[in-house]
Amino acid sequence: MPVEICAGPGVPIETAAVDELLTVLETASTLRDLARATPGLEVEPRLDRVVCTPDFHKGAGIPIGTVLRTIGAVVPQAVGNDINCGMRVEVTSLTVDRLRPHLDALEGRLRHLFFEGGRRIGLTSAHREGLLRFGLPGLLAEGVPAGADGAWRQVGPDDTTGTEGRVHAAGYPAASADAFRDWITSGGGTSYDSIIGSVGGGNNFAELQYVSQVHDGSAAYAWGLAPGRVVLMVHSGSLTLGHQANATGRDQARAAWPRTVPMPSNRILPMVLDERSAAGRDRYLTAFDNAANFALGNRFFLAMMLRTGLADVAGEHSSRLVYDSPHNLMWPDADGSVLHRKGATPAGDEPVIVPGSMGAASYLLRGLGSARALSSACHGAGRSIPRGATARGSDAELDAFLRDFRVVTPLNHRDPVVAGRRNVIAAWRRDLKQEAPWAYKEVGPVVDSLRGAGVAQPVAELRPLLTVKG
Ligand SMILES: Nc1nc2c(ncn2[C@@H]2O[C@H](COP(=O)(O)O)[C@@H](O)[C@H]2O)c(=O)[nH]1
Ligand SMILES: [Mn+2]
Repeated sequence: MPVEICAGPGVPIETAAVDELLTVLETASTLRDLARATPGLEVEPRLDRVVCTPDFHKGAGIPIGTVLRTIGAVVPQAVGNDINCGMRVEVTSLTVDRLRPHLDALEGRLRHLFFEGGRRIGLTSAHREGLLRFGLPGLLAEGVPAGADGAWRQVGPDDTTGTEGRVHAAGYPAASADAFRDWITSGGGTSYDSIIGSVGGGNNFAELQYVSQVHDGSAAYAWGLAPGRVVLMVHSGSLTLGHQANATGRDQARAAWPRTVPMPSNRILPMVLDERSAAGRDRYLTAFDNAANFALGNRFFLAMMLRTGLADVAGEHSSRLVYDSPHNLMWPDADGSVLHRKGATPAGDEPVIVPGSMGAASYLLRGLGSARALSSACHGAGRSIPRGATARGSDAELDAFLRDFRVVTPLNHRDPVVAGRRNVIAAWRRDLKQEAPWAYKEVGPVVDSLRGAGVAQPVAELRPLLTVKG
């Protein structure tokens, strides 16, 4: 089976990730066993093709940066728990020079909005159901709730109409949202939602950046990007809903597993597209679509929260969606093939978002639809140091980073009372080191790999101004 790793010089590839990939390939033999044990299949299930993107690194069973095309089977683990984790980018009418004097005030404002109950996103059951069943069009069809405050106040006409071509998919229609009935009815009438608008942990973020360099003038112009413009970048997924949907997938795969086939040692449980297991599989795929839709809504509201903070400190401005793109998702095709991307982003004729780290440049590129790369690009620079090993990073380096960059977390490390609590600060610094720039690969060679392989062409380079981390 063809396996391609797209990485040029200067992009480290861990042997642990390659070893993990080799165990993933054992799924080819699992599929052969399942085919033998499942009579009457119309298409023989198999692994068809694997592509690894330049941010390829070890995951928990399947490397991050893996694109896997199967025939006649879906593989829930090849998407992972954080279904439809993705990136949303907007360009504002503000310039970096206008915003800079307000950054101190903005830090406090964003901490309030993101972590101190300031987001105030009122939703009715109809909003929740509309979002889970139809994505952004379903949410917005319910309109802005009467008397809405908080993040809703930033929603304008440009958000509700004409976003076609500026989002990879605005929704993943689902026949029901029954798996999440508790969340849908959680607030009675209109209530401030406690989940939506959560940035999530780890490397999720909401970031303000500015355009530091333009590489492709005509694409940048078409996307509304110009040097000095302030940009919003949001990275988040489906939070607990994705975990719940993926657990349903694992349960359904186990329930359909033929008794004659041993459980695979790589613990990857594919679901063969047969008639007998269709009901269980549909239950999973419906919950999957619900979670994917939730993720779209979450990124939408996180962007509205950044807009709120900007409006509060820098005054009226406009903000326009450049692109929203998923990097943990599957694309079933009518021909029986299923494309799975785990930590890889679509790179057809569309914007490709490649964040670096909270202390390095991020890039916007234009996808070139490379068939060899399964029209896929990396969704970031990728980790170079595993999470657990980052605590060894030097304190001096962390201090230097904190002097040069702004990070907003639930804890205000500048508050003298907080700063005096040594255990709390030590834990906070340990967490932050996991996300420090030196924990990630250098983004320049990663972007060069995409360009060199004809996967995507750089359009603009963005520099971080302030990062919100959960
Ligand atoms: N601009 C920023 N980029 C960041 C930050 N933290 C991580 N990253 C990059 O994003 C991807 C996301 O990876 P995922 O596997 O969690 O989806 C990662 O590879 C980094 O390159 C940040 O705070 N700001
Ligand atoms: Mn992600």
